[in-house]
Amino acid sequence: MTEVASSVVLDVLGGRVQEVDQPIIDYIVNVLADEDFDFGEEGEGAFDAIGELLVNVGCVSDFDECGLVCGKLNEKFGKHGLVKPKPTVRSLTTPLRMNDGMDEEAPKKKPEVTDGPLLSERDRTKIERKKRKEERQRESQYQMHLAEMEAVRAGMPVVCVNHDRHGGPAVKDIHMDNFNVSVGGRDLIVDGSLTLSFGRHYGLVGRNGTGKTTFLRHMALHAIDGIPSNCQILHVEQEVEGDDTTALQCVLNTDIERTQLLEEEARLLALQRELDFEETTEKSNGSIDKDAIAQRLQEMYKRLELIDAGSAEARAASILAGLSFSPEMQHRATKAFSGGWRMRIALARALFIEPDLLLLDEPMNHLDLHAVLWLESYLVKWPKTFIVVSYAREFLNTGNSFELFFFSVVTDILHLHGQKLTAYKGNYDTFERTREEQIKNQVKAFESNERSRAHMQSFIDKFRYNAKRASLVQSRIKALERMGHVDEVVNDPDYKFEFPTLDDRPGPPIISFRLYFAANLGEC
Ligand SMILES: Nc1ncnc2c1ncn2[C@@H]1O[C@H](COP(=O)(O)OP(=O)(O)OP(=O)(O)O)[C@@H](O)[C@H]1O
Repeated sequence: MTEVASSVVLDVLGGRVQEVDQPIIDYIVNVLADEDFDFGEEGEGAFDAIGELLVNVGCVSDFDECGLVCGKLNEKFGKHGLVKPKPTVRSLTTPLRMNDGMDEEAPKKKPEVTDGPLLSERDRTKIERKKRKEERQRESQYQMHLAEMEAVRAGMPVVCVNHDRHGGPAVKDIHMDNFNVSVGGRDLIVDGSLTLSFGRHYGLVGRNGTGKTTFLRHMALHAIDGIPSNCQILHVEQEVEGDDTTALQCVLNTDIERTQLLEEEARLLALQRELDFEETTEKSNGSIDKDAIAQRLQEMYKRLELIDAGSAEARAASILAGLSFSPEMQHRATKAFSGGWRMRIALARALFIEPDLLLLDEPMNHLDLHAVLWLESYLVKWPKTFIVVSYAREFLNTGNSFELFFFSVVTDILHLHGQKLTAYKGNYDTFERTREEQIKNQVKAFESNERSRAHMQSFIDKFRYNAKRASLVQSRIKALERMGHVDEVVNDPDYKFEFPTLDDRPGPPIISFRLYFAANLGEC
């Protein structure tokens, strides 16, 4: 029946219907096709019900034309047997009092307590105290959450250089389905689904406090279903501990196999020297097999060659140099560095390890301009998957040097918004354009829905107590229920602007690279 009604409506309204939003057309069809709808003798029922709407949305040029169109709709609906025969009108035996049952006073809404000038000083102090208590509770729940996470982390295997992955990655794509992330009872991601494709570089964006860091932590702890247990995930979050180890050695120590082989080699060589000395002094200890030592050394040299141990030091030094460590600094003990520099060492270790999935949380916060540019060019060529949280749009758009002109640091954007995680292909500019388009469409749909709802509601309000229009009002109420709501667009700016202190950052202060980015964008 609705299909026939729809074709009649489209036929009668003609070409102008193309300009009208679909929900409005659906509404018109539903009203007219409703089994209780009363067209009246010559279509005046239709005129009352949808006349104003037809004029407002431009289906007809004025109310005169509207009358004709409604007459035609009545005629055509009749021809197709869509108009129900009218029931005979019966008079009520007794008069109906419209205010029956309405004598009781409607329950009064409790006035809300607000921060307005009506509050007494005592009330305001009470509210402030309550707020502070809630904040303290939130903070302690958060600290408990962090402690739980730390305990899980302590029980996990250390992420280190894995030479068995040289034949290709053990883990390719990562599929995470129907997962939730919460902190201290607060939901940050609800029913999330995400596939991380191997080799793609993701930029994670979202307003402050939406849960980006917490999401990265959950992934690093394998606390999300779908992450393979053999997937090495490294979240660069904490600075390295300061001790006597040099910065360079601290990076090299992440290659545990190499370190152990070198230590064993040193031990065996010392033993060999000792045996040679005993031989010359005729104090030979026959129980130690010199041949076995030589054979073990041979095996070890083969393995060291295979894992490219010879180039490890140069690779580690080059990463440290990229992050602005001079040769002298590379040989300085980690305990001699400030927190910011030890954070760079943690970053250098992560880059050296090359885990299956690298998670970087605002890495630029700890870097000077030289290091930022170096990191960009390094990440462009990163062979595996990474996710980086960053508020610097330049970083999420392109590499800066000429050779990298055509490549982006990130290939995809993950947007955390309203407890949902959405993936967009392309860099930040592409994401922004797509999102703008989506928002525009959503605003349009919202406004159109609101217009239609308001129109229906005003009709219902106007004729609610009009016995003659009871069936029309009923059909309008049903249509309103069927129509549903389109979510209002919430303005959600993704940027925060930080003015960092110049504490322990070396080289040009960070403020200069912000200006550099601004100059690049022409936003000065
Ligand atoms: N120090 C804290 N005390 C209490 N709650 C916190 C604290 N830090 C974070 N939270 C809670 O965890 C939620 C998620 O924080 P998270 O750091 O993961 O968000 P984010 O998107 O990474 O924020 P930002 O961009 O500011 O780093 C916050 O909205 C807040 O409710």
